Amino acid sequence: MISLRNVSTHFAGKRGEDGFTAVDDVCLDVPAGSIQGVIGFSGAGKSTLLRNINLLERPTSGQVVVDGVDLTALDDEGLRRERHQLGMIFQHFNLLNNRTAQENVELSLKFAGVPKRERRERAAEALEIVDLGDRARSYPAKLSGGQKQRVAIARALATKPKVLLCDEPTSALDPRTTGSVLQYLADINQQLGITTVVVTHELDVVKNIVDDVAVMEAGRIAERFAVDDLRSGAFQPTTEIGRYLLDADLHIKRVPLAERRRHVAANSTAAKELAHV
Ligand SMILES: Nc1ncnc2c1ncn2[C@@H]1O[C@H](COP(=O)(O)OP(=O)(O)OP(=O)(O)O)[C@@H](O)[C@H]1O
Repeated sequence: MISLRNVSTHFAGKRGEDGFTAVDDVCLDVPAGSIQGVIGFSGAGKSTLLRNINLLERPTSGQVVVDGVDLTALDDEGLRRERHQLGMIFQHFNLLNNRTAQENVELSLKFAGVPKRERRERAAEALEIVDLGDRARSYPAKLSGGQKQRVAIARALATKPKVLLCDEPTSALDPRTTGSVLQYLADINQQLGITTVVVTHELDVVKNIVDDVAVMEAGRIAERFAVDDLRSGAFQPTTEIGRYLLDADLHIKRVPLAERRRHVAANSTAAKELAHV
């Protein structure tokens, strides 16, 4: 579904200073319907890599192919259209404070070119998915952190994306709220089959919802493994953060990807209605 081919991102230095290579020749394939985690210490290049996927940060070189479309080869108009297939949520929610929850979601539909008459209903549907139908008229200041992130998830889902990109989605939330937001992300992945990439430095996020992990170090992917292989002992991490993950208590049960795909296929009518997949 997502294929990064030799992606590099170099930031030029200011007047005489050396530049910086934040992402260095990364190849990564993310299977359809899976949840890919990207972990690593601060400054490893995780956020830049995530922003490379929707070209919010255009790579200096390499290709980004999503669902068979090479985004790096598109012109501005083509990219604008394809971007609606890629929803994104951020650590600090990025909601407009002078708009209600409903209006925040409707705005993304407007940018996606959805006709005005459809926007209200689709925004309401998206808010229902995250159980915030009753807070549609609330302004962000009246919502908790978890509710704000759920509005942001609704905003990302409203355009019926194939991919959901999550940049530290729970870092600004307390542990209980983190659990609830992760549950929504896991449910949405399971119900709608949306391919998800989560950048995080929280091992709880990895333990709870991720299928595969890519560990980044200095702009490169230092190692990759399936969380199940880590659990079963079939994979022994060599990176510091990978070993740290191993020591953490992995006890949460996950429905295997193949079973989730069968579930999505069996519920394809509902899934099509919600995600147009
Ligand atoms: N626009 C930019 N211009 C110059 N350097 C940048 C830019 N964006 C990121 N960097 C640098 O690239 C490196 C990787 O940044 P990035 O935000 O991708 O790392 P990260 O792994 O997500 O870190 P964190 O966990 O702290 O968010 C950092 O050293 C950062 O300072």
